[in-house]
Amino acid sequence: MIPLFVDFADETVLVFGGGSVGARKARLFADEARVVLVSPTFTETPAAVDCVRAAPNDRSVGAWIDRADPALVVAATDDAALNAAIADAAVDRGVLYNRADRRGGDRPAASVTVPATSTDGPVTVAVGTDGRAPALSKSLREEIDPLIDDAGAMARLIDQLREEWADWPADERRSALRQVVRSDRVWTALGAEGDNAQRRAVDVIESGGDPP
Ligand SMILES: C[C@@]1(CC(=O)O)c2cc3[nH]c(cc4nc(cc5[nH]c(cc(n2)[C@H]1CCC(=O)O)[C@@](C)(CC(=O)O)[C@@H]5CCC(=O)O)C(CC(=O)O)=C4CCC(=O)O)c(CCC(=O)O)c3CC(=O)O
Ligand SMILES: NC(=O)C1=CN([C@@H]2O[C@H](COP(=O)(O)OP(=O)(O)OC[C@H]3O[C@@H](n4cnc5c(N)ncnc54)[C@H](O)[C@@H]3O)[C@@H](O)[C@H]2O)C=CC1
Repeated sequence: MIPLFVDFADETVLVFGGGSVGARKARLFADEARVVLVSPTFTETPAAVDCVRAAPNDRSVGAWIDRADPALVVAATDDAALNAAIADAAVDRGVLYNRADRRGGDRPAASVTVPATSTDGPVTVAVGTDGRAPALSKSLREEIDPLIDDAGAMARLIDQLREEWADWPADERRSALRQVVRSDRVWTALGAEGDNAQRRAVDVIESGGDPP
């Protein structure tokens, strides 16, 4: 399994199945994509999700995909035969799909799994187990959540410094950026209100790194 990051901004994700699993996936993708959730019943109707009450069958799912023109189709109904037909229709159209009712093992590249995801600003950590132990993915994700507090602010700081130091010799810039991401003083400044992390980063570099 090779994780890749996909930008779904301005794309559509089409989810079949309005139970708790379909709703969870719909909420996740609605953070950036337009999401259409199709189901005869809904356990919840998440905000920012276009919920359509309908019960497509294996012969009509293709037409739903054609109409929505999605970048990803999620099959999360409680009907395994229908989920299989949704997957086939997605493959026929060259569209990625996610089947919520399948475990790990061999799968075509068009079949993707949804990892447990921890985010802080632009920083994303994804955990997967090749579909073998999703409860483990979830509990590792819960442990990672607090570990990446302030990582989003660090990513934004590094982004600024890369620009500011763009005309430095590449090896000096690389080494300075490495020192900044490893500096306890900079991490502390990021977490402290009123402290200036950028000033702190420059101090760290000018003084040759954190004290040992
Ligand atoms: C293959 C995959 C396909 C996919 O959905 O993409 C899949 C498949 C299945 N999950 C099942 C069960 C559970 N799934 C969870 C939780 C999550 N499942 C997620 C992903 C994935 N689940 C993909 C693999 C990811 C990986 O590689 O690890 C997470 C990470 C992401 C998300 O869904 O958002 C999300 C945590 C989100 C978070 O909190 O961060 C829990 C825990 C709980 O509910 O507390 C349970 C109950 C415990 C158990 O049963 O193990 C079942 C059996 C269903 C049944 O019994 O009918 C199947 C089907 C099967 O295995 O046959
Ligand atoms: N990937 C994961 O994390 C997990 C996956 N699962 C699997 O995912 C499936 C769904 O789980 P839950 O949401 O808990 O089930 P659920 O039974 O609560 O929801 C199923 C939904 O599918 C809808 N549905 C039925 N026929 C449909 C049709 N023709 N078109 C569109 N929607 C239709 C139902 O109205 C219902 O809203 C289960 O079959 C289970 O195998 C279950 C738990 C976790």
